[in-house]
Amino acid sequence: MHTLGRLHLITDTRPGRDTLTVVAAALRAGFDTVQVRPEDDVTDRAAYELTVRVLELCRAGGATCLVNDRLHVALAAGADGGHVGADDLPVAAARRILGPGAVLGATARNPRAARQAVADGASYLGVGPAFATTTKTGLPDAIGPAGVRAVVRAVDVPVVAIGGVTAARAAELFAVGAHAVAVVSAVNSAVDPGAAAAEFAALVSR
Ligand SMILES: Cc1ncc(COP(=O)(O)OP(=O)(O)O)c(N)n1
Ligand SMILES: Cc1nc(C(=O)O)sc1CCOP(=O)(O)O
Ligand SMILES: [Mg+2]
Repeated sequence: MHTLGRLHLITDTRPGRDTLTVVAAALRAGFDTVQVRPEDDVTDRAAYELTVRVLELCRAGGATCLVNDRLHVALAAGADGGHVGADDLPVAAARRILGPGAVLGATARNPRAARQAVADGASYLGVGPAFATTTKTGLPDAIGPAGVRAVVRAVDVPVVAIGGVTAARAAELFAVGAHAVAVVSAVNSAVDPGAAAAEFAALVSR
């Protein structure tokens, strides 16, 4: 039985980003999960090579390594699991590919979708956007802490709140029952990613 971490760093692989340096700093500060999320135009080869390097950092730091969308990359690299959403493989198919012991996250934006994803084999749910974000386009309106709480109440798997999460706002999400938060810009775009990550770590170490 895998115990899911409470602080998920999602990689930022846009040009000009020093992805691995940020991952290392976040892990040192106390992040316990890294989701490798290559941009869509990144080749499988590059996604695999990035995952292998992130996985090395995660193993050294005792953290969980997940791969977004590309489950074959997760399997090939030996990562702990993957995350799928509405445009990816269906949750049940993802579970068949990853096997029964893997961590499998699924995006769910409301209680009905959440219950279905769990029935299909998700071991955690990514729920959002909690707040407005510019990191991903095409998202629906923010669901806020109340929307996160509605999903928390509907399922018995960990809920990972995502979207516009900052250290200042994370406490609101934990307060409504989110098990974890997942962040891109709050750490990757910070002037000092290690210091930004430490602000999150302080919230969960109390
Ligand atoms: C923890 C977490 N929650 C939600 C998502 C979003 O997944 P998806 O809807 O498939 O969108 P992309 O990230 O693939 O663009 C996530 N990655 N992680
Ligand atoms: C990748 C992603 N998925 C979301 C969802 O709601 O499904 S929000 C999001 C981007 C999160 O980035 P940031 O922490 O910079 O807001
Ligand atoms: Mg996806």
